[in-house]
Formats: sequence, structure tokens, C-alpha cells
Amino acid sequence: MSDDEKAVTIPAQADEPQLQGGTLTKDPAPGEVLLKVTGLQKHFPIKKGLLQRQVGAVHAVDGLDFEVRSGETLGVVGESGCGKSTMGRLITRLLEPTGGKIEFEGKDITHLGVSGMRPLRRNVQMIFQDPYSSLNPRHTIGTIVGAPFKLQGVEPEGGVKKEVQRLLEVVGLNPEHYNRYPHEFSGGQRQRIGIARALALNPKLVVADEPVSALDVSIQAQVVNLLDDLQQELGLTYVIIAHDLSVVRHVSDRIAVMYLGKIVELADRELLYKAPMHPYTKALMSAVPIPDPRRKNAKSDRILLQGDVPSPISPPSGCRFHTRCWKATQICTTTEPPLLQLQPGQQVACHHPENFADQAPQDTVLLTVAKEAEKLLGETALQESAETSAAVAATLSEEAAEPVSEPETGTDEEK
Ligand SMILES: Nc1ncnc2c1ncn2[C@@H]1O[C@H](COP(=O)(O)OP(=O)(O)OP(=O)(O)O)[C@@H](O)[C@H]1O
Repeated sequence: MSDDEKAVTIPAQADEPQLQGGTLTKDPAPGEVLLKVTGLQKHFPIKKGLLQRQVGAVHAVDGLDFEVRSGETLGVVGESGCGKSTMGRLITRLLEPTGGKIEFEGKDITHLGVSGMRPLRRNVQMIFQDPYSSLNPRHTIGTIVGAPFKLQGVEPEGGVKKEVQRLLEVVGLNPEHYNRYPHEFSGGQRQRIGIARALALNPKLVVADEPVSALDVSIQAQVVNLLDDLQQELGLTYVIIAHDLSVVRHVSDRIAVMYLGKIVELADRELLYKAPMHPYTKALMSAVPIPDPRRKNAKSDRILLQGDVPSPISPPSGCRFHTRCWKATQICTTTEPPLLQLQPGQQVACHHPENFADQAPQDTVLLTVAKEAEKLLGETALQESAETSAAVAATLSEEAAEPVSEPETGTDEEK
């Protein structure tokens, strides 16, 4: 009876103040902003020659604005190289940002040094992609999972060994395996060890960077479900990074879609799946297999994108997706679309969004690259794309028939 409870309760290190160093003392209520990121940038310098002169920079993360609310899971998706891992390492402060601001529970942590970060380290933890390389092969599981206590100088109730064994049980491992080494475990089990280590200090925010992509598909769901269960039971807040939507699909409350260092769409999961607005999101979603036997004969509407992701050293002007987008017009090459809330719960950075009225209806001439990209699109996808935008435009113009209003800025007061 009490075994279940025992298996899921991590005692807060409550006897001592939650944080020394004057950070916070009180847990945020569910839904309150836990992490706030404004204009976040990371440019990796490219140096050349004997004198190591800087000749350019990789714009890995180039101006991100988002919030993570207490108790939620924010999924972050995007193709390889779009800056997801860099973003994860910036918000956990494993990397120093080039610009912008990171606030954790209202406190500016953007440039905190090692000692300033120490109290925060226990509140923000990271789970890494590769469970093979992220665990020291020469240390026992007990030492690995117990390391955070040593690093933070925390003595859990009942001692480190007892607490580590309890943590192993929480993540579904045998506590008797305390003295074993990482190579004695499978990939899935190793990832569980990584999760136990991340949970040791009872963190508030866990950033999981591709937590299952190195695992066998059959094991992936188990680890994702474990993360989900732990969140319910421990009230954790997650940022889960993945390269496709299938991993984050079921566990995320909101999803941020990244492309070349920028967020192009940030929306509630339901809205994103029902009606994605950024053409790039639509393309990513079309690549997710739908495990529905009734649809097994359905015609594939997979959207193939033309070309590769451009180099983050010199990203395209205007909208960075314009070189691969089937809707790109002149304005897309010159003007960067801001991330706007087009409807409650859905922010999009696009001049010609899907499932919404056109933001630049005067600009109708497709670029040559867009015409090329169009050729790679299935007819149904193309038709649907035109129809949904036209339908929303029609609804909006009907609604706005009386007072003239701008769709993207709420008109509540006027109505
Ligand atoms: N330390 C570094 N020095 C220079 N460039 C870097 C460094 N780390 C990352 N980059 C570059 O920054 C860009 C973003 O990399 P990042 O690893 O954040 O992308 P990602 O979306 O997580 O990709 P992946 O899924 O392949 O890890 C890439 O072009 C990458 O080559």
C-alpha cells in the first residue's frame, strides 16, 4: 500500500532553505511562469589563421522569445542543426548566451557565474541524448546517481545510499543494482539512470535533450511514459527537445517549432496538430507517420521540402524559411515576419500562414524558389493549403464586415 507512494515521493530537501544565495523560497503555482526567455542569442565565433581572428559566426540561436510555465511540458522540435540543443544548453546555463535574457522564477540568470548558478543548479537539470556517453563508465550507478548530492553538499534524509536506491526504484530500476556499472545496463536502463540522476535534487525544471532518440523504438515509448508519469507525480516542468513531432506529440502541452535558430511557431498542442499555421510546421507534421489502421491506404500527403537547411553562418534574409517555402513572395525575402499571436494559444512568424488569413495579401507573386518548392508538394496538400487560408480569410472578413479591424491584434475592446 505505501509502496506506491514510496516509489514516487522524492522528499524535498526541506529542512534547509530551498535555495541559499537569495533566489527563491516558494514553489511557483501550476501555470505560473517558471522560465522566461527574451531575445535569446548564441553566436559561435568562427576563427581562422594564426592569430585566430574572428571571420564570422554560426548563428545557432538567433533571438528566441518564449516562456515555460510551471507544471507544463514544452516540446521543442526542428531539423538537425536548427539550434535546439544550443537552446537547451543556454536555458540550463551550460552555455553563455551572446545576447538576450533568461529569467528563472523572475530572477535574471543570464550571466550568472559558477557560484551564482550553484543554488540554481538543483532547480534546473538536464537529461542528455546519449545514455552511453553521458554516464561515466568507471563509476558505479550509485556514485553516478548520488553525485548531485556531493556536488551540492546536500545530505538527504537517511543518507545518500538509501536515497539513491529509492531514486532507482522511482525510475523503475532494481535498487540492488546500486554497485553495478553502466555497461551492465541496456540503453533504456541507462537513460533511466540519467533520469534518476536528474531527479536527485528534486528540480523544478528538467530539460531533456532528445531523451529517446538514441534508443530502440520499442523502448522509446517506455521512457517517454516514465517521464510523463514522473511529471504527474512530482509536479515537474519539462522542456523536451526532439527532432520530430512524433516523440513530443503525446507529452507536450505546447510545442515550439524551430527553424535555423528561430521559433517559427509556438502553439498549444491541440491547435498545432489541428491547424498548423507555419508552412514549415505543416511540412514537419506531414512527415509524422499516423498509426491508424483505418488510414493505411490513405494517399500519402507528405510534404517534401526542397534543398537542405541553409547554413546558419549566413542565414537567408527576411523569413529564413523562404528558400524552401512554397508560398514565398517578395516580402518574405526582405522582411522578417515577427512571431505574432494570430489566435489565442498560437503564435506564428509567417507572412502567408496556413489555416489563417494572409498577413501580406497584397504580395501575391510567388518567387521562383517557391514555384520549384510547389512542384514537390502533393496536389492535395497544395489545394488544402490554398483552401484553408482562403476559408479563414473569408470568415474573418465576414466577422470584420462592420468595424474595420486588424486580425492579428485582438479587437475585444472594440466589440
Ligand atoms: N560549440 C559549437 N561551436 C560552433 N558551432 C556550434 C557549436 N555547437 C553547435 N554549433 C552549431 O550550431 C548550430 C546549431 O546546433 P545545435 O546542436 O544546437 O542544433 P540541433 O538542432 O540541436 O541539432 P542536432 O539535433 O543535430 O543536435 C549547428 O550549425 C551547429 O553546427
